Amino acid sequence: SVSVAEKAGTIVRDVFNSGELGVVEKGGKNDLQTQADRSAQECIVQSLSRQFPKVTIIGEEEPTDEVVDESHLETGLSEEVLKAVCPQDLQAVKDEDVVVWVDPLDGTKEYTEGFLDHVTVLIGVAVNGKAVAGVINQPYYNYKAGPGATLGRTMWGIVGLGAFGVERLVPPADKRIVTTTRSHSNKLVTESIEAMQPDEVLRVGGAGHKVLLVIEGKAHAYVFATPGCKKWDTCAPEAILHALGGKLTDIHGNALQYHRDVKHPNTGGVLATYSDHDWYLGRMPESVKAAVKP
Ligand SMILES: Nc1ncnc2c1ncn2[C@@H]1O[C@H](COP(=O)(O)O)[C@@H](OP(=O)(O)O)[C@H]1O
Ligand SMILES: [Mg+2]
Ligand SMILES: [Mg+2]
Ligand SMILES: [Mg+2]
Repeated sequence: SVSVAEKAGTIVRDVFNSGELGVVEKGGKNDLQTQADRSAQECIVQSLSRQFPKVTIIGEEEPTDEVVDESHLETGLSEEVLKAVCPQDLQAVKDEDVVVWVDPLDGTKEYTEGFLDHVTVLIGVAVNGKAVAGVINQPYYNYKAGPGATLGRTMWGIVGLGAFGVERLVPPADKRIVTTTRSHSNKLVTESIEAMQPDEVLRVGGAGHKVLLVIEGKAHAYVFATPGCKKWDTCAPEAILHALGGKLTDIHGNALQYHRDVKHPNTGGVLATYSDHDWYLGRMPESVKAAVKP
């Protein structure tokens, strides 16, 4: 999944450079799909399913009936990952017990508007309904740093092993910074954010991007108290956050489930923090909790 996510990230950049985004409205102007979503999904689902035919793979986008572009496939394996030792409790897992949740492009709305660093490719691995491993590729990491900088990065982690390609940084202690959606806000989102009495609110795109802000200390919490986010948005980021000691739950404090037959929406919303998780849960207004049921 690490090498596959990297390949998908190059596809995301290639489509943007081609200038032909091929935007389709799936469910209104805020629920878009581009050629990059379609091609990156093809890359990930085809590459993984050919190598691991017994694994269940669930992607955000509907499969198209187009002929598979073989140049989109990745069969290489990451040396860095192969060197790691799988945690004891995952060594006996069978292919049939694995569910992979794929978000080929998280932050599509922002991608079409040029907020390129909000975009990530997410591949989450679940076993027995739990997010146990994740890969995040951020294709436009460093794109504002000038032509000399290396563009893009890949982060991965396994619960019980740790995370690589990303480092936990501590946020400022003298203020509270909360991050939430930029393009899918509503009254519940606004009310819950206000209840957290933030000094600063970062309204940015992408679930993967927002969890990265929490991991890297740019925000104390990611608060999204409404349905809308799906399992493929949270599986990979949750696994990496958990591998680093953070916490991602719904807004009631329940763990998210990732079984193959689970309903796709995270109907109970999303709360991700590094510390003081219970404090955020406690400040969640009763009216919001009543409206956002798991
Ligand atoms: N009301 C809604 N309808 C459809 N998708 C939503 C949604 N609210 C959130 N999402 C999805 O959740 C992800 C994170 O949302 P946001 O960037 O607003 O925080 C995005 O994933 P995609 O970009 O992969 O579709 C977005 O589409
Ligand atoms: Mg989408
Ligand atoms: Mg998404
Ligand atoms: Mg997506």
